[in-house]
Amino acid sequence: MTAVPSSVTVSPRTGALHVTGASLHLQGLSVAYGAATVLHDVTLDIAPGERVAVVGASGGGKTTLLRVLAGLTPSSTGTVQIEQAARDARVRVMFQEDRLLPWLGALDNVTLGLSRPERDFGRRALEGVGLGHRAAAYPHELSGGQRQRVALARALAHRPSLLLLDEPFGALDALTRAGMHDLLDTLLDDTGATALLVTHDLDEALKLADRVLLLSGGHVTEDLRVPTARPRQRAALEPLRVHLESRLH
Ligand SMILES: Nc1ncnc2c1ncn2[C@@H]1O[C@H](COP(=O)(O)OP(=O)(O)OP(=O)(O)O)[C@@H](O)[C@H]1O
Repeated sequence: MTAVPSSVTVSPRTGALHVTGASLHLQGLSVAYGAATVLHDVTLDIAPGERVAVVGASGGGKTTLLRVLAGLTPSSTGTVQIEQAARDARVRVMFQEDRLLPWLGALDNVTLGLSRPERDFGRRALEGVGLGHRAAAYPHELSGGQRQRVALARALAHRPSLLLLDEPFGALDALTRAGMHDLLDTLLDDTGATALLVTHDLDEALKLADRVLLLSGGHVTEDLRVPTARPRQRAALEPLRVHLESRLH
């Protein structure tokens, strides 16, 4: 197990999930579906533990980028290097749909695929998302927000060094989504995972990320650092939001 650096303050519940985040190096990455090139010559470095949001108009290539990093879509040209500190480090993906198995309870969904010694990480992750008391509940007995919390716990229970999130809160109402932002903010701090978040929500990107990439027509047209410390107040982010908004339209 990766040791927890002494400088990191972690919650006793989720501290055991701490990992060294992966670093990513993309060089001249292009992806084509048949004759259509949807990512053009993307070159990008992401540091361990960094949180990067990817925003942009529909069809800009955001999900394609995420799928290449997840190993679900092959690149056409260029290289993708994911450097991980531990040999058994993992990449996990969380989608907009919870993708829970309806015939399994919350904890069984979270621990599915974990080895016996790793099961405890599942319990801690479920506690970390505030659902330790609903371990036996089936997905249909949980609200949409609770199901997404179980899906987040399932991703974190694998102690990923890289967490890929594809519009994970897109189907939730605004209030539930705001709660999920606070939760994810805390859990990413606790776990140290490098995170890439695809989102349509600029406020979400600016609240959670260290960097915001704007992907337009398959090109990275902005790579903005978010200078304010987290947790962030919406007002402080307004100039960045206005800037990104103007680049989106
Ligand atoms: N499997 C596929 N086969 C062919 N074309 C695809 C495939 N997946 C995506 N595309 C096309 O690639 C382009 C980029 O799609 P992608 O899903 O990466 O964009 P996106 O920025 O995530 O869009 P959205 O915000 O709408 O989810 C789109 O034109 C889409 O139609």
